[in-house]
Amino acid sequence: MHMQSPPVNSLSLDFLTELCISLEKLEMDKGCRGLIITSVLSNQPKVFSAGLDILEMYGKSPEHCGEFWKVVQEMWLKFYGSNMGSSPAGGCLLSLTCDYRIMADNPRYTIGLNETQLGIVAPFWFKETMVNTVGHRNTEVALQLGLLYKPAEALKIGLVDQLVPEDQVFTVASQTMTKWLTIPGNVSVITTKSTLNLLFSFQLWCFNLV
Ligand SMILES: CCCCC/C=C\C/C=C\C=C\CC(=O)SCCNC(=O)CCNC(=O)[C@H](O)C(C)(C)COP(=O)(O)OP(=O)(O)OC[C@H]1O[C@@H](n2cnc3c(N)ncnc32)[C@H](O)[C@@H]1OP(=O)(O)O
Repeated sequence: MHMQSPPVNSLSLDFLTELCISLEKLEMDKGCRGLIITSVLSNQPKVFSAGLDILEMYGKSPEHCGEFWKVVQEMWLKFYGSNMGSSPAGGCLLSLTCDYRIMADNPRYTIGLNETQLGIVAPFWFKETMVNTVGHRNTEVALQLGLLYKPAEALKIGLVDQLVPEDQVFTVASQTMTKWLTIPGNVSVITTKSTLNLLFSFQLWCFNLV
């Protein structure tokens, strides 16, 4: 899936709605077993996603805000696999929801949950998704300081799984996907994934988020 919503793939209500509809269609397609999501913006350096569209969170009606927040949560529940450039805040969440993250090795790109730098708080389920990926201590430091990591730093703490030269991102993503798809049977993979997320799913249920 190629994201192309200039200038920076910010996650607006319209963009997220379209994304969720596309994901739902893929989920229902029995022939689809994996998804690589990437940005095809023409800007250089490339942005994966600038995160939530800031304009959606300012001066809007409570109904609009409710609708927006609901679709943010839907997006978070659905993702699979990704490759990317810059991914601040919601862009980082988008990639954290994936099973494997491949980042272009360009020090001009950054990834992280930088909410505190913006004077806002990363919701608890952003935080939990980060803890599940990089552990509690790394999350504590990252979230309190609102850190945006360069590729080498992100790899070091496990925020991304692999760095590759910029022109090879999609090729490596395709090779990685091929490897993941050699695991036989959707059921065992889905069940394993659900088991890994069991505690988190329970927490979300307690907070009435699913
Ligand atoms: C509705 C109820 C909500 C309740 C919410 C409650 C709690 C939620 C709490 C927190 C949740 C936070 C999650 C988020 O995702 S907040 C968004 C955080 N995003 C950022 O901090 C990214 C900011 N952007 C950047 O760092 C750079 O733009 C970027 C590195 C992505 C790209 O840099 P580049 O130099 O290429 O481009 P720019 O010139 O900076 O930008 C071009 C253009 O795009 C506009 N823009 C950038 N980011 C956003 C954005 N997130 N939303 C909307 N628009 C964005 C930027 O303003 C420029 O526009 P223009 O000036 O050309 O018109």
